[in-house]
Formats: sequence, C-alpha cells, structure tokens
Amino acid sequence: MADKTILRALAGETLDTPPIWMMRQAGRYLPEYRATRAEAGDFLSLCYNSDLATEVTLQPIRRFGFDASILFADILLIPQALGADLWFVDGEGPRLSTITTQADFDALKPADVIHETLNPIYQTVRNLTEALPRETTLIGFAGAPWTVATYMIAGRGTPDQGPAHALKDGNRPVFDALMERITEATILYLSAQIEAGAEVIKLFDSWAGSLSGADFQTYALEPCRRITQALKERHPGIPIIGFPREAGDKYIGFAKATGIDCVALDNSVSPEWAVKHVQVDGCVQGNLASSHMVTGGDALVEETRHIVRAFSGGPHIFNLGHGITPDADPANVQLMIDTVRGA
Ligand SMILES: Cc1c2[nH]c(c1CCC(=O)O)Cc1[nH]c(c(CCC(=O)O)c1C)Cc1[nH]c(c(CCC(=O)O)c1C)Cc1[nH]c(c(C)c1CCC(=O)O)C2
Repeated sequence: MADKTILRALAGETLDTPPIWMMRQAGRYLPEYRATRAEAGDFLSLCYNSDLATEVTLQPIRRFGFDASILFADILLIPQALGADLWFVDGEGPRLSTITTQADFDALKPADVIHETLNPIYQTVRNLTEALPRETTLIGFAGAPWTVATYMIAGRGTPDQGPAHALKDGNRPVFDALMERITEATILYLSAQIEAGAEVIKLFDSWAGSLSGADFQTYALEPCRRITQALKERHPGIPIIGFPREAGDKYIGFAKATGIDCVALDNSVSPEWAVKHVQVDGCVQGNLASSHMVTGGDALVEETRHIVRAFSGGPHIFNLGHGITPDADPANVQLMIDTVRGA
C-alpha cells in the first residue's frame, strides 16, 4: 500500500518522478468511453451501472497506465440522492430542480437516506478494488458543499454563480440550511466510499473562486475543514486532496487551515508562485492547462517540463489545472505522460 507513488507524495515525500493522473481522465475524448456510454444509454445510467462504471474507470488506466484512477460518478449524484430532479442535456450540461425557498428546502430528503440511491456507486468502488492493478491508487470524490449548492440553487451551471450568491445574501437561513444538509450528506457519502475501498478522497470546489473575503472562509474553507475532520476521525490516515479552484491568494494556508493533505491547483497560478506559497506546506497537485491536451506539440512538452522542474523540490502529483475536454487528442495525453516520466 505505502509503496503506491500517489500515497507517498500525499504523505509528503519528494519523488524523483511525480506520480500522474488526470481530472476527467474517463471521458468523451476516449472512443472507448463513448462506446460504453452508448451501451449504457446516457450519462446517469452509466454512473449507476456498477459494471459499466467500473469499465470506464479502468479504460484510461489500461490505455495510459496512470498512477491513480478516479471513481466514475458525478458530484451531482448527491443532490439527486437528496431528492432533487437531475438530468443532462446533451452538449449543454446538467439541469436540476431548483432550491430557492424554504418550501423547496423542506421537500429535500434527510442526509442519511442517500445510500438508497448511491449504493451502486459503492459497488463500483468495491469492483475497482478488485480490478485495478496493485500499483494504482483509487480516488473517491465528492463536490464541496458550495459548488454543489450552486447547481442545486440555479438548477444548472452558471457563469458567475449569481443565483447562489443571491440566495446567500437574500435568504441566509435557507442557504445555510442547504449548505448544512449537503455537508452532512457529503460526509456520509465519502465515508461509505472509503469503507468500500477508496484510498484517497478529493473534494472538488470548482466554483470556490467566486467566494471572496469572509464568504470564502465560511463557505469554502470551513466546510472543507469540517468534512476533512469528520473523515479523518472515522478513517484515521485517509489522505484528502482539496481543490478550491481559482482561489488565487486564498490557496495560501488552505491546507493548514483545513487539514487536507494536498492542494490541487488550477492553471491560473504559476508553478513558481505555488512552490513559494503553497508547496511550502506540503503536497500540491497540478497544474498544466488542459488546452495543451487539444493543441499538443512543443508547447505541451515545454510547459510539462517546466511544471515538473518547478515542483521537483517537494511533494507533487502531476495533473491538469482542470478537467480534460472532449475535443482533446489522446495522443497528447500520451505525450504529456511520456514527458513527465522522462521517456
Ligand atoms: C462541476 C463538476 C461536475 N462533475 C464534476 C465536477 C467537478 C470538477 C469540475 O470542475 O469539472 C466531477 C466529475 N465528473 C465526472 C467525474 C468522474 C471521473 C473522472 O474525472 O474521470 C468527476 C470527478 C464525470 C463526468 N461528468 C460529466 C461528464 C460528461 C458527461 C457525458 O458523458 O456526456 C463526465 C464524464 C457531466 C457533467 N458533470 C458536471 C457538469 C457541469 C457536467 C457537464 C459538463 C461536461 O459535459 O463536461 C458537474
């Protein structure tokens, strides 16, 4: 177990070659993913089909030999398990029933019934513990409460998270109650993933960047701290990666303040800045711009080398700054891996 490279980096070890995996590594840029998704019928049916979800989780491991695999599921399964309607519009993204009033909130289910919906996800995790190569680390995940709340409130992705900010500022009791419900459900969901065999947890706060000042403390940092504390109490030693995307200066001190083991960095911060201000506190993950997976070439190789070199003095897990996009070329993924591994 402890010889797995990702676990070593998360424990604070500086490795000669950084371990590597990729956000959204199972996805539409892979023809084998598109084929399995077609077999499942649609994205949500794929998430809840443990055999097919296991298959798509394994596809990028077979093709590229990444050091970690990430459970195939979605951050929006929690809202669905809490009783929200959820569907995906092809080419557009998620749609949900909205939460904007006390009555909407009251219609949600309590946190402890989520397992009824989410049991197939735990089965996927169990399948993966059997099916993965022994050197591959299995990462479980959830959305952080603020990011999940932004989708539950607006009913879709939004450029500036306006509806969530409006509820936070206009009806604080309902907003806080929703954040609390999501936080409780997230702790239960992630505990169940760990019990099923997840070896690392990642919390995706994709919209943390729109929280400023005290709001960042209260709604990004504090929920991450609470979830981390609860998981580590129940599962001592479980490593946690936090991703307060586009936090900028607020990446500084985030690991110490929350108790997480690694900060995932988006590509809006330079490696040099992050070495000085974030890696001083421990492991970091990141942060190649995902656009390189579309454009490839010398620029990909140079920027990959630059990131590896910059972070080489401390614990580092190589990754993209955000998820790989459907228009990416799998050959560029291979080029990135070969460059990181010095081939
Ligand atoms: C915000 C968010 C979501 N989901 C996720 C986030 C946080 C990370 C981030 O900021 O991207 C996280 C996520 N989504 C998915 C995974 C699983 C595995 C993996 O990373 O390989 C993970 C870790 C599968 C997925 N989740 C989704 C797909 C594409 C669905 C398809 O096959 O049609 C996949 C593979 C759909 C999804 N799911 C979500 C959106 C906004 C969309 C639509 C946008 C898009 O299509 O890329 C919500």
